[in-house]
Amino acid sequence: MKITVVGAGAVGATTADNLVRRNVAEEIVLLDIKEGFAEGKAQDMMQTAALLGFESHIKGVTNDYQATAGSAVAVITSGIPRKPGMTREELIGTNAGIVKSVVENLIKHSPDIIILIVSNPMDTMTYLALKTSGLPKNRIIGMGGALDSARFKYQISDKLNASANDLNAIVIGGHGDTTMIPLIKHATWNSVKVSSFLTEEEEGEIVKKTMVGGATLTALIGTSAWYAPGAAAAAMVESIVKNQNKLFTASVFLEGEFGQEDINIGVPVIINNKGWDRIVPMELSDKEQELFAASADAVRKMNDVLYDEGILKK
Ligand SMILES: NC(=O)c1ccc[n+]([C@@H]2O[C@H](COP(=O)([O-])OP(=O)(O)OC[C@H]3O[C@@H](n4cnc5c(N)ncnc54)[C@H](O)[C@@H]3O)[C@@H](O)[C@H]2O)c1
Ligand SMILES: O=C(O)C[C@H](O)C(=O)O
Repeated sequence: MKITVVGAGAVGATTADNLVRRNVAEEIVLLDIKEGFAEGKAQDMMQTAALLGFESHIKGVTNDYQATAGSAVAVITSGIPRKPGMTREELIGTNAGIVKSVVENLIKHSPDIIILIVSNPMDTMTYLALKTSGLPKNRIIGMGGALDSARFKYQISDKLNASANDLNAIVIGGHGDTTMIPLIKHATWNSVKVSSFLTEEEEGEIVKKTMVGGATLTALIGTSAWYAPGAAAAAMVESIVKNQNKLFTASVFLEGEFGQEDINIGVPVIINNKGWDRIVPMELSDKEQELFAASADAVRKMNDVLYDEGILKK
């Protein structure tokens, strides 16, 4: 099986590294537009095979889509990241053109492909990929909620001095500083509600820190994060390739579910070899439903930019 990762920058290379180390597929193609960049990163990774003991093969190419032919899955990470003080939404002008052309090139060579979108603003880029490709909705998935949920677990584990692996906690809604919704009242520590160990104020702090998780790292590093994003993308690819039926929150196309339609936004889904197989319904409180509707409004406003700029036609 072949997997393609487009963009050999921080997130793309980390995704590929996680995939290759875990032998998720026999062949990984890493593609970048910058001459020699993906080739160099792939060679560097291949030189860890003798140290780490993996058998997968990774090949780097410069904008050669022929090399991606027959890919079962592609991860799109190409595009610019934000700088400190920016929002993800500000990246739309540059990244929309990149994502659109990458999607077109991928499906030309791999018509049966499942595409995982990472480039920001991710929900809008996922919507763009779906509308541009004409692929069935289940084969276009946005990665954001998996990362945000891992950050949410990190914040809870930090506060409770608990293992993140013992926690069950998800973030739904848009992948934005103000649009994501960490569902603190649903979070459990091995089935015990985390609320029973936290004050309302502590819960609020955890939620806030989770929502600005990406911005916090961007301020510290000077560009956006890549270790957890790469690990999240690789975990989702693994669930597709190995048909694991794992539950992730992911940005998928809604047609009435959670009260929304004609939008890609984060909800709990099962990921397997069909892509996202089905949405997992959840009972939300009135407040959570209000937050979800407001989040969808904000994501829809970004999607409207695609129409206003003529990138998508009604
Ligand atoms: N969804 C998420 O949770 C999440 C998490 C982290 C980063 N991101 C986003 O992922 C994107 C990549 O971040 P990064 O830190 O890896 O950036 P980066 O600058 O390190 O890497 C981006 C790479 O894309 C390449 N590229 C640009 N145009 C291309 C094209 N047309 N075809 C192929 N490659 C092309 C660049 O040459 C570069 O190597 C950003 O938009 C960032 O905001 C999203
Ligand atoms: O914060 C960013 O801009 C990158 C990414 O969306 C993240 O959450 O790490």
